[in-house]
Amino acid sequence: MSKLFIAIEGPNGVGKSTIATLLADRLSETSPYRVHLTSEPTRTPLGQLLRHSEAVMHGRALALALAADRAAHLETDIVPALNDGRHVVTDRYVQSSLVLQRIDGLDLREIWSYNRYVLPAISFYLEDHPDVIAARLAQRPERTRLETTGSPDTELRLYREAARHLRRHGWTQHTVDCHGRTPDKVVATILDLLPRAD
Ligand SMILES: Nc1ncnc2c1ncn2[C@@H]1O[C@H](COP(=O)(O)OP(=O)(O)OP(=O)(O)O)[C@@H](O)[C@H]1O
Ligand SMILES: Cc1cn([C@H]2C[C@H](O)[C@@H](COP(=O)(O)O)O2)c(=O)[nH]c1=O
Repeated sequence: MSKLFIAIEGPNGVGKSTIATLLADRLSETSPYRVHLTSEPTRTPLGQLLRHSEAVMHGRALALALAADRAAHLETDIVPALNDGRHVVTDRYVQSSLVLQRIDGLDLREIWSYNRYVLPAISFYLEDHPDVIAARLAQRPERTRLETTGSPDTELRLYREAARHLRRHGWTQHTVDCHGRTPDKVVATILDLLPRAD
């Protein structure tokens, strides 16, 4: 049986990196299989270039470059890890594009057209109160262009629309309310929702 492919998604600052890292740790402790933790944009030269270009690359060009990074991510990293018998946890995946590239001016249909061949993941959408997320972002010394273009309210709304879109395409989707819950509690909820891998 193939191993689990899990995407952690949600607005900027909601806690994706914290939860993805902790989930990978807990999953390695509780499952007989190894876990591969990864993220998008990737740590490859293309992904790093995108992280550094986000301020100057916009709209369609950025969406296509992110989709290319994702296609290579699947081909050279995610699928080989799954075939090697590892679970994969990714911090951001297709949903990030279905939300952030909309904020950057594209419509859902165009973004999906660049991403529709990807391998579906079991997706967990982290949600918190917009004021909690905004307070965290306000503490950051620097904000990215897309963080300042959007807002927690807008991202939460667009993530719900992305979930509806992917549900229509047969993806398994879970929304996880993080409000007032420690990272340990959030991860325990996610572990309870995961199917058993034999
Ligand atoms: N459940 C939680 N309760 C309280 N604080 C949390 C929780 N989850 C994460 N945090 C804190 O929120 C801040 C943002 O977390 P993190 O960097 O993981 O968010 P992110 O969604 O990955 O952000 P970005 O989208 O910018 O990459 C960190 O200071 C982290 O410690
Ligand atoms: C996968 C993905 C990422 N982005 C943007 C959003 C952020 O500016 C960075 C990632 O930052 P993080 O704090 O390390 O999560 O990349 C995007 O616009 N669209 C995407 O699909």
